[in-house]
Amino acid sequence: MSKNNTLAHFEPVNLYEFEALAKLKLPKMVYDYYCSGADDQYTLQDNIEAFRRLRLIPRVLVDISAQDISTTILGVPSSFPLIIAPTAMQRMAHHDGECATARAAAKNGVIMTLSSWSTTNIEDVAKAAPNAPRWFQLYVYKDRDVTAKLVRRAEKAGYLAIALTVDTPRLGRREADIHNKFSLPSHLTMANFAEDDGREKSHMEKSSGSGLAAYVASLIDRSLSWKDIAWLKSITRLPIIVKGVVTRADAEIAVRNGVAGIIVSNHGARQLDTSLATIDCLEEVVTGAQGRVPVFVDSGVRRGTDIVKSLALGAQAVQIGRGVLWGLAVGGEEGVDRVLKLLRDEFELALGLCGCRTVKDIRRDMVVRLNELPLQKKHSFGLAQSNGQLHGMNNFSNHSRL
Ligand SMILES: Cc1cc2nc3c(=O)[nH]c(=O)nc-3n(C[C@H](O)[C@H](O)[C@H](O)COP(=O)(O)O)c2cc1C
Ligand SMILES: CCCCC(=O)C(=O)O
Repeated sequence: MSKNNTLAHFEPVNLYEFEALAKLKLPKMVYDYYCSGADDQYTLQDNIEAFRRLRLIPRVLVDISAQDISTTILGVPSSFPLIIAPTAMQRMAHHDGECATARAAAKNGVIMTLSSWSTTNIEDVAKAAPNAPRWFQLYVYKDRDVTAKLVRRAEKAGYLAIALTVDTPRLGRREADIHNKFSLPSHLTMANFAEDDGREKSHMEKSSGSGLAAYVASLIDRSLSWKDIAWLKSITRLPIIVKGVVTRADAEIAVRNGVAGIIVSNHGARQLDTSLATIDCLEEVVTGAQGRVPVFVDSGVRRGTDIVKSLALGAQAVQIGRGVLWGLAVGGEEGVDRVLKLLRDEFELALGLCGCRTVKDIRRDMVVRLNELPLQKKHSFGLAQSNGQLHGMNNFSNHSRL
């Protein structure tokens, strides 16, 4: 670890400590943009608290001397069930920005998703870590030619899937960005858009409020609807994953429209405040997906135990957004590497302590919601006393000592 690196002086041991260090390093406007949720930030808080309301139920005396935490995501091996979520404008966190993230992802054997609004372009990120698996996140511009060009470039540069973000027809109201008059620092650009796409796409003009809100309002296509999945499929052979589904009904429509995967996401609570925490929506979406496509989840994942809980509720992998930004801000590629290793170690430990050797051993009955504990609500959830034992759904009777 390099000497003049913050990491050399204080070694963060969890994502919260990475955030605290990042806050010290970043300009206020940038930290505020990265950390904020929409409006009163109820969902921001709930994304974390909902994971805490879920408790784990371990089994013991299982031989975990040879753990294997690897998995496969849409046919691609992953060292553990985590994908890097797309986050915009990473060079505000560190001058190496998206390239540092790509290299750390490659080193750790996980998929990185590049944002449409990266500050390094599609091709340069691909070159930073050739042969590493990457997805491309798509925002659909009113100008469909510009959108199609982005998709073609991602395909040509070897990205493996398109993550179509569906929760952002308009930008959520992030009040700190309004106060700070957030805009992209002038030495950076939205690097996927050259001047010939129109200067307004590659630059974010200063505005009287959030420059990002103004950018989205003028350029992003609010008319985007389910019929556009067919349009997208007509212009690319890449699998399409919808990012931002939170209901069973939408999951069913997504499957009918031939998507290859669904990401349960509330955009890190940056869009619709007071919407449910995503971990509380996950099972509904899994039901809607009918086992026909993989379901992923993000928003609020901060711990290895959160990954175990997500898999127990039916996700194939989680995504993390802010955690990577904090690592990037603290130590560039090395910081992201450290964040990924931390989460991997936490996940492996939690999995082993739950009595699981592999991700396939994770079961639904390993998690319970605090308000569904049988001893607190004896008469709910089909629980009944019999032979002095509690019998409930989810095989909870196996855990009557609780
Ligand atoms: C600063 C920031 C920028 C983001 N930019 C994008 C983006 O460009 N495209 C997108 O689909 N989602 C974007 N997201 C949402 C993330 O992909 C992801 O859904 C969210 O960060 C997950 O929550 P977490 O930060 O609690 O892990 C962004 C999130 C943050 C915090
Ligand atoms: C349209 C949103 C742009 C980046 C983003 O997704 C975010 O700031 O949350």
